[in-house]
Amino acid sequence: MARRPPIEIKICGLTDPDAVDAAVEAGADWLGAVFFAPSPRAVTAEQAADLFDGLPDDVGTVGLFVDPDDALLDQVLTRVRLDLIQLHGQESPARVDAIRLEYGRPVMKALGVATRADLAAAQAYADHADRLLLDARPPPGADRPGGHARAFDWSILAGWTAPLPWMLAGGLTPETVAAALRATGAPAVDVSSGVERAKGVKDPALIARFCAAVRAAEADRTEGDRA
Ligand SMILES: O=C(O)c1ccccc1N[C@@H]1O[C@H](COP(=O)(O)O)[C@@H](O)[C@H]1O
Repeated sequence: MARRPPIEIKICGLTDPDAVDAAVEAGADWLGAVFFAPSPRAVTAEQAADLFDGLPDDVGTVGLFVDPDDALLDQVLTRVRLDLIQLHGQESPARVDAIRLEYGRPVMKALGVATRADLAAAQAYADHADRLLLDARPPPGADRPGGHARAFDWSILAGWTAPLPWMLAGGLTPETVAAALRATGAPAVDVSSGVERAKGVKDPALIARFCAAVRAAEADRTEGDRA
């Protein structure tokens, strides 16, 4: 088997410089900021610009939006270095196309999944988005579509062929991420709640543990591929 690329790690919902430093130090590939006011992790464009200022070039930055209008995208994208736009709402394939065209950034479309039937939605974005993110569906009545520390049943991904590069999200923690990677073969993982000491408050030690757990799982995967 050809050697698989390193597993990409995204730490999302960053709000403070210590957590940003911890994520960079621990080898995260992507750092995410949430531009959705109801989130306990929401930041302003100015706060995100400060957080992401001076990051190494090989660390990518992600802006998470939920059904954003152009005014919000304009406001953020003119101020903040963003390498990837994450759309976590009900954005249609046509809206994804429009955002890609208008802002010239790759787009990662998040899909809420609970059953295998939900994976069919991925195909609809195959020619429109650059990446997909699979997340658990939010609990009924939730005020936001993600960031609830909820995992979905990873076994629904058995035999699934992703139409685009994708990330696994939803309730991952330093304790569960290795099992999630074994169960899904995900090429990338995204975490928010699982590296927090309180809702919206990142914990540098948990960020370090999460990244170390991914790298250990990656080493096991490489060993398994060789055997
Ligand atoms: O983090 C939020 O508050 C949030 C708000 C709106 C949409 C998505 C949000 N978070 C994203 O949800 C997934 C899973 O998060 P968790 O690890 O289960 O907390 C991840 O992409 C978050 O960035």
